[in-house]
Amino acid sequence: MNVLFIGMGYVGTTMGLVLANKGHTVTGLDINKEKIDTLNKGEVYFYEPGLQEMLATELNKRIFFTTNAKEAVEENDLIFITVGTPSLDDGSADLIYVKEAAKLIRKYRNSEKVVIVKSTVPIGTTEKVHEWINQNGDKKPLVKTVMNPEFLREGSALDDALNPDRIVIGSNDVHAASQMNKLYQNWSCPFLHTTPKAAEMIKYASNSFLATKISFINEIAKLCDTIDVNIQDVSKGMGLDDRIGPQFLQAGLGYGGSCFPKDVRELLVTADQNQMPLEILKKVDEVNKNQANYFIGKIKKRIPSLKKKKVVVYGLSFKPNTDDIRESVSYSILEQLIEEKAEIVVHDPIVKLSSQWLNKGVVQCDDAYEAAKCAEVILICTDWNHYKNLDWLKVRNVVSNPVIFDGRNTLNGEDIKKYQFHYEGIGFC
Ligand SMILES: NC(=O)c1ccc[n+]([C@@H]2O[C@H](COP(=O)([O-])OP(=O)(O)OC[C@H]3O[C@@H](n4cnc5c(N)ncnc54)[C@H](O)[C@@H]3O)[C@@H](O)[C@H]2O)c1
Ligand SMILES: O=c1ccn([C@@H]2O[C@H](COP(=O)(O)OP(=O)(O)O[C@H]3O[C@H](CO)[C@@H](O)[C@H](O)[C@H]3O)[C@@H](O)[C@H]2O)c(=O)[nH]1
Repeated sequence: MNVLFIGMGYVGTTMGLVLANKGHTVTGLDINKEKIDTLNKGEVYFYEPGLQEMLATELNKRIFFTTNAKEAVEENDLIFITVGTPSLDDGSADLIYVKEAAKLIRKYRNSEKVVIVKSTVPIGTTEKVHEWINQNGDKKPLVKTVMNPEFLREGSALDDALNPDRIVIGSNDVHAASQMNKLYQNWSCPFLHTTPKAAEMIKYASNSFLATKISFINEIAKLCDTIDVNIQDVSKGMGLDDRIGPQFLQAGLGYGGSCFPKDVRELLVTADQNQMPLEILKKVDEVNKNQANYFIGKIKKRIPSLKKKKVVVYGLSFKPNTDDIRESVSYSILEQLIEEKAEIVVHDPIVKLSSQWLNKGVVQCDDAYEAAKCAEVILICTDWNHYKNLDWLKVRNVVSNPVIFDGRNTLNGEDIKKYQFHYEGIGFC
């Protein structure tokens, strides 16, 4: 089938490549010419394992990138909208990019098309997209709309897209739904057919539930800290219950990224607008926001003043195996360390600090051992395997003060203590 993706970000690029890999002919459209030029050179402009290799096999065979909206819309019958839906100041999702994408389709549509909203959008938006495109009385063919939420995670996007737990198709139109079945015929996971509104809600409720698991375990971890119980044993013991499951019970600095924080906020706004406030979810958000403060508080219990102390921060991305720093907790920690007047050195296997942070006196080192030289405290903020695999004896030999605060419970505390480090995670010492 001929498929267009409007928005070549993390989702558009990944899903575009995956559909091309499954034999469809895919066009990737973006307003950002630099991104399109880079993709056309065969380079994925963000870091996501496996995508670069897949692009090398599909480029100019089954996937094409362009900034020409007219041609792209005219030549494709299935059109995915994969633009961003970031938070506005009041927490609601900004639909400006979705509206712009709808405008392009309205302007250039020349045949009956199926428009698939894959961006995470507030409940009721897909119906609005239908109206925005079809409303103008220009006698052009009507489009059908479908809501098809995306559940991939950054860092494992390709694997998630190829092997999803489920495919949700929200449509009130039989023809559109059957086109979606055809598009995804090579996938063997469960398919759920439902209404567009339910599909939108499934996405928000899923992310909010996972965020709830994280804030819940973080609260239990804080209690464990005070009563000397190891949270990792607790998570393991809980996760062995099939009804609970082991995933998303890793205590730490809380959730960041481009999805959980903004999607929790949007659902809270929708709930308030409908006079049905979600009390648990409010607390989930609040607990998450406080997690960085809790971590700094733990450090300050041991080192009351960080002024002029060399603090090494390991990890900038919001999670491992991605270069995405949107709402990364590492940056909240950096802000607090700057306020404390610490001398900050950071390391990340992939992410480069922007000049904004360098101008504030934060130093970046490309080598984790070099960064650790003369450190008075090391903070692990992202659980990259790189840090698990460091030679910690070598690190021990270069630091001034052997103290590690592990904000992601990345290391094995018992092993680390053998090297005479003072080591604290979140929810165990
Ligand atoms: N990132 C994820 O892991 C993930 C997973 C599931 C769902 N989602 C959801 O998918 C959506 C996209 O997320 P993302 O992280 O890929 O976003 P992103 O910010 O990485 O990419 C969005 C792209 O859309 C482009 N764009 C904006 N307006 C455009 C227009 N009018 N025409 C063409 N291109 C346009 C931008 O230039 C950008 O390249 C969001 O709603 C997000 O919540 C994201
Ligand atoms: O046990 C855990 C699991 C995750 N996290 C943190 O939670 C955040 C989000 O992690 P993850 O969910 O793995 O990454 P995302 O790429 O943000 O993926 C989420 O958001 C996407 C966008 O909506 C959805 O598609 C995915 O299903 C959903 O998992 C990160 O900061 C993690 O460090 C924890 O603190 N503890």
